[in-house]
Amino acid sequence: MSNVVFQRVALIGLGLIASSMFWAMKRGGLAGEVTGFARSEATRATARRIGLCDRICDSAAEAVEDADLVVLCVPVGAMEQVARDIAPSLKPGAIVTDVGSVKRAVIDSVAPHLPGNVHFVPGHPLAGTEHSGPESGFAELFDQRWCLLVPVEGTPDAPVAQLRAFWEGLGSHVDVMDADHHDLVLAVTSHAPHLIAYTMVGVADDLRRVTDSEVIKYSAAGFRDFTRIAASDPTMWRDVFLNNKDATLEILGRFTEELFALQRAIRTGDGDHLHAYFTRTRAIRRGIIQAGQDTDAPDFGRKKAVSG
Ligand SMILES: NC(=O)C1=CN([C@@H]2O[C@H](COP(=O)(O)OP(=O)(O)OC[C@H]3O[C@@H](n4cnc5c(N)ncnc54)[C@H](O)[C@@H]3O)[C@@H](O)[C@H]2O)C=CC1
Ligand SMILES: O=C(O)C(=O)Cc1ccc(O)cc1
Repeated sequence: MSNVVFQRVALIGLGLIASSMFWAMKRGGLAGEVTGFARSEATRATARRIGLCDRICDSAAEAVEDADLVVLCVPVGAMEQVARDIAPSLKPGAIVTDVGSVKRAVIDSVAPHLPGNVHFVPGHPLAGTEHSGPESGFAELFDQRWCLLVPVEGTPDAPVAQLRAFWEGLGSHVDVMDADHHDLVLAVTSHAPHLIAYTMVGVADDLRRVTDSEVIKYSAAGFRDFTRIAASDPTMWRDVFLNNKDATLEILGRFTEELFALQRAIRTGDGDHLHAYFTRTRAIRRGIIQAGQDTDAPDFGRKKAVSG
């Protein structure tokens, strides 16, 4: 029995996410033919060398011709230009989606350029690494991870269901969410944490002259995680913050208030405040693991297999 969900898929932007999608599509037999385009000649050459995509095209317009599914896999700030470039070449009835980390700004910048006879179903796989580029992808990236679909108003059910089946074929769990809610949730769970990691690594770097290499030499797991996250692609993360400004600022405002309260507790020796706070946060972590929502937890896969 064939697993093909889309006959022709076009990937625009050939980095971590697009390359992982390609290898996962191959693994699952989800697409007939996959075309690809990246802006730089060097990236296209690398893609051809490593066998990424069945055909690498020299323009985005050529890559999307006749495609049933078009996936925009570029930084959030580049989505609008790509939408302009591909709009005249889209096949009527095609589904256009994206994988951007922010949803409202992508919808507002992409949707106006697309013709009325295609379906725009924005998406966001909650899976990634600190690596980027066409050689960083791997087929298992999306396994047991969530992918959020954020259909625009008036989208019929069928294209959303087809895209859901596609992401499930790539290994993900799928949920549908409203764009503004998505952006707030991601500001809490991903965007603000990334900014905090960037800041902490920056602070450690400022201290370097005082401590020489001690920061690196003695870095414990917490700080090592910060350095991993802070090694993420600067263009991608610049675009995330510029395009999820309101939600990120809202969360950072709350974060700063709580940080000041903890700072005050340390200064005044208020151990009760610190203990109560850390007890509350420990319960949150334990709740995540008990609910089986920590996809790094070893028992998550088993639970899924049991529940089908
Ligand atoms: N890296 C991660 O962990 C995750 C990233 N995302 C989102 O996925 C998207 C892609 O991210 P990655 O694959 O990590 O990035 P990446 O940096 O690995 O790849 C991006 C690709 O887009 C190309 N590109 C940039 N501007 C372009 C343009 N104007 N036209 C055509 N190609 C262009 C780059 O040359 C590169 O090939 C971003 O929107 C990001 O927010 C979503 C989930 C996780
Ligand atoms: O590498 C990590 O820790 C990540 O958090 C990956 C990631 C980055 C951006 C996203 O929009 C989704 C996932």
